[in-house]
Amino acid sequence: METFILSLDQGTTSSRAILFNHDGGVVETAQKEFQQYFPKPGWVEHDANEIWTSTLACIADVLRKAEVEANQIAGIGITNQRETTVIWDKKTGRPINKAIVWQSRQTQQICNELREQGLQDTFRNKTGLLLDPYFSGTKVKWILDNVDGAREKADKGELMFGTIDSWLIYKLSGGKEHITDYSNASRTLMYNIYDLKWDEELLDILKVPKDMLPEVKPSSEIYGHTVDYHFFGEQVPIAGIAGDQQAALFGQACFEKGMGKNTYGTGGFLLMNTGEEPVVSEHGLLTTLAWGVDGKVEYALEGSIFVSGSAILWLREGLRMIDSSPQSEDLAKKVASTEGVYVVPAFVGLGTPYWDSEARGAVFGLTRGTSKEHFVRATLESLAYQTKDVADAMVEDSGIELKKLRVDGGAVKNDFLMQFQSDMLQVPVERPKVNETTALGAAYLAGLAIGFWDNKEEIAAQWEMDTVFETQMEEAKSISIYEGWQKAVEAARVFKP
Ligand SMILES: Nc1ncnc2c1ncn2[C@@H]1O[C@H](COP(=O)(O)OP(=O)(O)O)[C@@H](O)[C@H]1O
Ligand SMILES: O=P(O)(O)OC[C@H](O)CO
Repeated sequence: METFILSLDQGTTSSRAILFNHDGGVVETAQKEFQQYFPKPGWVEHDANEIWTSTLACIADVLRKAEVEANQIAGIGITNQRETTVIWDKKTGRPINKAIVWQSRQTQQICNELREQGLQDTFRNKTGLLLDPYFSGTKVKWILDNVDGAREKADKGELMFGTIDSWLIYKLSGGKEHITDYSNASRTLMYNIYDLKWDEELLDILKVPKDMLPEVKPSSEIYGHTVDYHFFGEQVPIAGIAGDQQAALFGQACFEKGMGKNTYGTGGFLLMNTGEEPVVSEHGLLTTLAWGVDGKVEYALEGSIFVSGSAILWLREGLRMIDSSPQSEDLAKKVASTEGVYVVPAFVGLGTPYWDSEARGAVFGLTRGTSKEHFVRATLESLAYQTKDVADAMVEDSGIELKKLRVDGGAVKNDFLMQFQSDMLQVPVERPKVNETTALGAAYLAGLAIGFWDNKEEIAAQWEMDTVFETQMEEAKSISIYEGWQKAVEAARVFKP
């Protein structure tokens, strides 16, 4: 009987279930989009129950489409949108509020207050992160402070906090497991990435009771099993967990110090493996835990871009300029340039290297001759400029020269974007055969724990190239186009609504 690894990839806009075979190939996928809630400007929320039910539906769908029985699943890997915060009632297992999504700015005020108290360095020195609404800690505080009765319940030990991995495992295990892994814990602003512990001082500042936090585990081990009524009668080992960006780093087989990848999903995330040594950034990069595997933890440097593929979604859903995301490529290719138009998609502020949570989106360089094609092209180009901002910071901080960039995520199907990216960075951009690298990373983590794959060397040998985009633009031209972007960002940041 052939067996498979099931990877559950719970992203910002959709839940996915993907079956992988022993060659690391995708056997079948299932995907369900779910509702995004924008209750106030800058706020983004999800319904945690819908995240769970859409995940369950994907499991059923992928098994049915692949004609695979539940007992052919050797293990499950979980990977997830990180930082997004769920708090649920211990007794009922019901969330007490909407999940606050990583993109949400609703804890801006809390961050400002903590900064005014001079606590930026306290958080940064222990967590490798910044006092920005992006991370979970202030989201937990917000829910405890703002949801009726939440604080009292938390103090009585009646609530549980989790990022999406914890929430899904809690549900899949029938409420038995309350766990997370190093990579997810390192995004909460409450976890000390040097001591590998929930940090008492930070918990105290945020007034978060420690007993509502999940137990932090390595990223690859058998944590528990699915409860049979949620998995067609089978108790399948849940054996891998990683936040989606770290999972993609693993799925791209970036196992050696200095290897990195960039993902173009809802947001954009460039991560570089820095090995067992954490590197502290001077250019707004985050120091984060990559994973805990083989009895040791490894660190990564990360540049986070809040709006990447979601700018294309905005063209489709918000502006209705395009009918589908791939159409953006056709339109962009119809014009030779944007003729000086720049779109700065700072819809929820700017992440690395600016960390300006009050900045908002802007468009520059419009003329009477500006067409939809120019506008769409400028939006696509913004994904590449933001990546260059981050890549330059990474080179400065790590001292490692960028020789090429491995890419993945929804928007890498766009050949125009990939070519423009290579032109901006002036290095080759490598797109792998398996674009589902996030899911693959979680599958590898689970597979290693149960002996489906023997070691990282076996995994690294499975990485295969689809296309290399070699630089075509002259360096001088690339520099001058990029300088226009830098001016546009500067100008956008001046305007504070
Ligand atoms: N051909 C394309 N060109 C540009 N962007 C695309 C294309 N296809 C998908 N996208 C964008 O990729 C994003 C989805 O990527 P995905 O990796 O699935 O995201 P997530 O995991 O964050 O939900 C969407 O925002 C979508 O607009
Ligand atoms: O849903 P994605 O793929 O855009 O990833 C979201 C990140 O994990 C946020 O930190």
